[in-house]
Amino acid sequence: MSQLAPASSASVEPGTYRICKTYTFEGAHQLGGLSEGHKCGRLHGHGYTVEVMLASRRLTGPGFVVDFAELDLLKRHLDSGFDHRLLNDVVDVEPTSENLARALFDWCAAHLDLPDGTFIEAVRVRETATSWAEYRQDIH
Ligand SMILES: Nc1nc2c(c(=O)[nH]1)N=C([C@H](O)[C@H](O)COP(=O)(O)OP(=O)(O)OP(=O)(O)O)CN2
Ligand SMILES: [Zn+2]
Repeated sequence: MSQLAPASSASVEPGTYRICKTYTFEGAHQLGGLSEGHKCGRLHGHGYTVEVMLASRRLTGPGFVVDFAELDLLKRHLDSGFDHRLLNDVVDVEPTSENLARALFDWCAAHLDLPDGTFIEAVRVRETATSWAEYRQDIH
């Protein structure tokens, strides 16, 4: 028998809206703490993709979690602080995807002006077409 919720709207629990905006930048890094000869210990670059994911149980304005344009602050931050830079000089931790995701999540939490009830669900950083890391706030 199907375990799906019944289609009747009267019995459906309220859901969550989620949005995602993607930005890109080019950056270089050199990772420490790796075994001798590890390729990522050498100075190299990536075309990074940053995805910021937001969620809310209600909508504002015409039906937005938040206007995507409100997230342009993050684009400006990436363009001015990360693009075409040596990321070892940009963050005070090893510039792994995980650490970049955490640093950008914290920056978003401190700087983005979000409507009440809207929260940053996660920031995901892609270094390559086949790998990503994200920092996701645990909601209890
Ligand atoms: N957990 C993590 N592992 C690795 C990270 C990271 O940030 N988090 N970073 C690197 C290097 O930056 C490396 O440049 C990227 O790794 P990798 O996916 O191995 O790169 P490739 O494109 O060469 O991988 P393919 O094997 O060709 O898919 C390493 N690890
Ligand atoms: Zn790398």
